[in-house]
Amino acid sequence: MPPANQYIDELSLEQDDINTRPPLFSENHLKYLNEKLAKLPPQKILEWALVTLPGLYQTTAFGLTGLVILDMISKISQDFAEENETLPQHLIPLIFLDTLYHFPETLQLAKRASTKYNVPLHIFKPIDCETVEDFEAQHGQKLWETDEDSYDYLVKVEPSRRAYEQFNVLAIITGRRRSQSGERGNIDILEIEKGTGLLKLNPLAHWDFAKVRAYVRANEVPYNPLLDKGYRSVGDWHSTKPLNNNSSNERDGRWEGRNKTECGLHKDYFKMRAAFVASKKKKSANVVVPSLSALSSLSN
Ligand SMILES: Nc1ncnc2c1ncn2[C@@H]1O[C@H](COP(=O)(O)OS(=O)(=O)O)[C@@H](OP(=O)(O)O)[C@H]1O
Repeated sequence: MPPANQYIDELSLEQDDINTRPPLFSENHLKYLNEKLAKLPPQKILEWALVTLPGLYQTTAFGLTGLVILDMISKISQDFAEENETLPQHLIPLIFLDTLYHFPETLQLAKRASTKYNVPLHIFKPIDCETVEDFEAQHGQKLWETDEDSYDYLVKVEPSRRAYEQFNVLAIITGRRRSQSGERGNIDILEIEKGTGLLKLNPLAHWDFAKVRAYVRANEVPYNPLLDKGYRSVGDWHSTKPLNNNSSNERDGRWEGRNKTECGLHKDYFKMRAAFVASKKKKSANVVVPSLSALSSLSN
């Protein structure tokens, strides 16, 4: 693996690093599928996905919705094992993007949940970074404040694409729901990502927070202890707050006071990459290269 900056330069500035594929379903076929899927409970949607979609992974930040999905898949996997009198094996592996800025509670939950459900957990960090110190040495401090687009690209977008390439992921399950509103207000159960052809399955798209929480309680699903402290949607510690009394939406605690509702993972990949590339070019243009005469005066 080349050094991080070289890797990012090569991937992002020079090459088209993403395998783009023609969409697996035509627009009309997708519409038909979504109409059919909308009539099914999430467990049946997941069973359909398991028999239909190749290269299927669950991407999760261990939010409440993702945990419900994890529990449902675990129960499907157990039923399958019982029918075949074999040892249960969780059928869909997890991908978790460790931004390096998660709350410790989230990292502990990732361990706790993947152990409880005995599910393979693939963790991806920003390229060539094991720790926050590595990341800040390469990209500076508080990048989320100084260059939000580059931050989103480096901690979420690039690692996700690296994961999809490594495992030949063709379809992902996400925990997005319509009731989270904003850009999610109208999401379908099955989506095809523009340009890349990646399939995104949102099995709980039609559930609201109360329904998700009721499932968690009824099925004793492990969850983030921050929820009991007033948090609802949990992302990076630097841009997540508990809800206050005026909150009308469960995601109000994310990026408080800023005109931002998404971390970039579910935005147009090519636009995200273009923004990152533009910012990188701008930064390198701003680097003052000492003139030859200045250098020679230094050596005198
Ligand atoms: N870090 C990380 N790793 C893997 N997958 C992730 C990550 N962040 C977001 N997601 C996926 O996006 C779903 C919605 O997450 P959020 O509501 O937290 O929003 S955001 O994506 O951070 O903007 C989220 O749903 P959950 O499974 O409920 O966490 C995931 O499917």
